[in-house]
Amino acid sequence: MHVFVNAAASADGKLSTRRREQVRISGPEDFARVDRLRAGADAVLVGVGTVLADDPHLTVDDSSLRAARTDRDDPATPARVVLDSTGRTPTDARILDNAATTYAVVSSAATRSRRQALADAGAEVVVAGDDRVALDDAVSALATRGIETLMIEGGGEVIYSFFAAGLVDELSVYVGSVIVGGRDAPTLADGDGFVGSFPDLSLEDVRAVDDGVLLEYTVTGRSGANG
Ligand SMILES: NC(=O)C1=CN([C@@H]2O[C@H](COP(=O)(O)OP(=O)(O)OC[C@H]3O[C@@H](n4cnc5c(N)ncnc54)[C@H](O)[C@@H]3O)[C@@H](O)[C@H]2O)C=CC1
Ligand SMILES: Nc1nc(O)c(N)c(N[C@@H]2O[C@H](COP(=O)(O)O)[C@@H](O)[C@H]2O)n1
Repeated sequence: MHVFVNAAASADGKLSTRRREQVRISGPEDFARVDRLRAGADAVLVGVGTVLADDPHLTVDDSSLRAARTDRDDPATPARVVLDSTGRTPTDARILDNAATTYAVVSSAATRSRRQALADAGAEVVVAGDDRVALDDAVSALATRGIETLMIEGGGEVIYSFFAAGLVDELSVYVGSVIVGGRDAPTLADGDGFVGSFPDLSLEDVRAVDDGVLLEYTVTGRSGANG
């Protein structure tokens, strides 16, 4: 499976505020680019932290992009995936509407009643892992459902986990011209953080977009802190 991460960060590396309230970092050109990225994916994935904070829809908005997908016999908008170990996704979340298939990937820690509630709300529930969603198992389960290209939109905990599992092939970061600050505000990669060995990136492109900068990387492997 090809896995790529896209996110928008402030100039100080934050994805949102310390209150975890969504910040509009991207401008119109970048949001159009994100729409094109979504249109090129079989599924768009977020963590339940993003669902609880932003209630995203995660669909392709541009009608010509949707038409191009249906012309090649793909659904108009990619599948949506939420990593949700205990099944906290609200049953009225926008990702559970009928605009696209939605996979709620839970762990064995999710109660039977939460799994049923998500299924009743329209999700296909997938179980991967014991206490927390196990990413290798989740990715395998998605692959068996025909997902070959997976876009990760966030947030910081989930992006870190995908890097930690060595599952990311490409990263694009839009760096907006704003400072958000806050030691507890989410960053591009939160989690426990890397020590001693870090994912290595190869910078493939840099360009101005809106009033910010788009950085595009491929992931080349892992290396030690001092080379
Ligand atoms: N600027 C941007 O491009 C974006 C910003 N955001 C922001 O990020 C914030 C949400 O990010 P986070 O709080 O970090 O939450 P998150 O969206 O990364 O979700 C984390 C949660 O996912 C669940 N999870 C299940 N399995 C997991 C695994 N294997 N690894 C990691 N998490 C797993 C856990 O419940 C965990 O608490 C919001 O404030 C949102 O606005 C989110 C997406 C994009
Ligand atoms: N690319 C990007 N730029 C920003 O400035 C953002 N705040 C985000 N946030 C992400 O976009 C999701 C919203 O998706 P919908 O428009 O509802 O489909 C939100 O949940 C974050 O994942 N992204």
